Amino acid sequence: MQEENKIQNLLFVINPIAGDIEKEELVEEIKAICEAHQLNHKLYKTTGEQDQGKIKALLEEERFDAVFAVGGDGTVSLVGALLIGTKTPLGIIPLGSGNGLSKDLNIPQDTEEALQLIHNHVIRNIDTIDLNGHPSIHLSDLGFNALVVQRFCEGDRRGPGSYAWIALQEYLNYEPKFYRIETDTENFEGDAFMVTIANANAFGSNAAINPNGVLNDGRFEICLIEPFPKAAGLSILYKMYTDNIDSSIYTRRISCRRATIYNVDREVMHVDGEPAELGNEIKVTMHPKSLKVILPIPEEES
Ligand SMILES: Nc1ncnc2c1ncn2[C@@H]1O[C@H](COP(=O)(O)OP(=O)(O)OP(=O)(O)O)[C@@H](O)[C@H]1O
Repeated sequence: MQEENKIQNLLFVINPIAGDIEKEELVEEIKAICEAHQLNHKLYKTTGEQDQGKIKALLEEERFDAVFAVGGDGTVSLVGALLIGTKTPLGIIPLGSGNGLSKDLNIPQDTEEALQLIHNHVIRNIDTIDLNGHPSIHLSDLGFNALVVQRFCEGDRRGPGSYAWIALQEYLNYEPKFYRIETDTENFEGDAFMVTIANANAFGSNAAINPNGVLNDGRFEICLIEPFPKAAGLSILYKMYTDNIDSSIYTRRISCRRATIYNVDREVMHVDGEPAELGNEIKVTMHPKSLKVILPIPEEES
């Protein structure tokens, strides 16, 4: 590990249900790695009930040099929200259904490789976004995908198969909703199938809604999918999966530093994969380089 990034006292926040993956063995591996590298560590297992308050209390009780989120995007966002604006970096061991932010950060998806980040890493600053006081690190949206996320969270099955099945069922009857969007660069008014507020690039499914987004450029993108004939759905999806969404005539992107989204039809939304109710006027602001993250050492530096 590079000396300036030395971390000694770690907290691991482990979501036991994320991705429907058994984590007992992993807990043993974390303990073994920490022992081998003489790192102090604490484990906190989430319960799904008041986790944020309990983790906040742990962070106030003791100084941790880094906090690792072990789970999916929901767990990452839970931990990340508490670390924004602090000196404590966020580490990610991706073990959810989608793991979107970890993919955008080039964090290894292989658990053994990701575990090496505990003792071998660099620390970098990334931007975060604020939506009416709710922090967002990755992608938030209103419209079709938010509806699918809501149904997924209401259901008792996790994993990508379950998400895809719900999406297929909802797609057939989904009607675009009306939005008014004002930003510091351009405005939009009209119907949209979905409106994504993107700090990063791709959903956990690898569908790249914002392929050129940069996580530390001080800007975010509002990505719109405008109404399209049902038959065009597959082609839009294909373009998303091939990093080619801009070639679709049904998409539009606004790059900006602040925005207000008027959610006229009060459509559902999610913030970083967790359903959220933010009212019908959503103020979006950018917090440049406000979160420290633990990343693999780039090849040229290793
Ligand atoms: N012990 C628990 N029992 C039940 N639910 C839990 C528990 N701990 C956390 N949760 C719930 O898990 C959800 C977050 O899961 P997470 O996003 O980490 O994994 P995932 O949904 O499988 O993956 P991804 O978000 O990457 O698709 C939150 O809704 C949280 O309330």
